[in-house]
Amino acid sequence: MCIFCKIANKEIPSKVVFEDEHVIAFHDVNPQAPTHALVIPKRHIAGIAQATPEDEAVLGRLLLAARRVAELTGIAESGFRTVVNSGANAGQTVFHIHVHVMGGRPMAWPPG
Ligand SMILES: CCNC(=O)OC[C@H]1O[C@@H](n2cnc3c(=O)[nH]c(N)nc32)[C@H](O)[C@@H]1O
Repeated sequence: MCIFCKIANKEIPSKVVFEDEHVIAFHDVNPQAPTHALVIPKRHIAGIAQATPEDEAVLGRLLLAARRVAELTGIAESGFRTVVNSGANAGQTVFHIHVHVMGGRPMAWPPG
């Protein structure tokens, strides 16, 4: 089973920020900003490149959960970066779709 599926069903521990029936958000184990959390659907979707019209609702839930994570972690006002990496060139290393929610410092643009 994929590592994020294990986190979603609490088989391995994580620092949960927010959870509901469909999504779970938890702090990244290797934070790249003062706040760095991940929002994932509980149902396994490998990435945007594998998403289908049936995933439409949960994809929307991910971004609304990102807003909630930003508010809960205190970065909504100052600003936050939401990133979804798709495939090898993007640096995706866990093939269970996840939205990075990062903030607490100014973010550079363009991303590297
Ligand atoms: C370029 C990033 N591309 C990507 O695919 O991000 C995957 C993200 O998931 C993070 N991560 C991996 N394993 C775990 C884990 O067991 N627990 C937690 N809490 N985070 C994890 C990793 O640090 C990375 O930021």
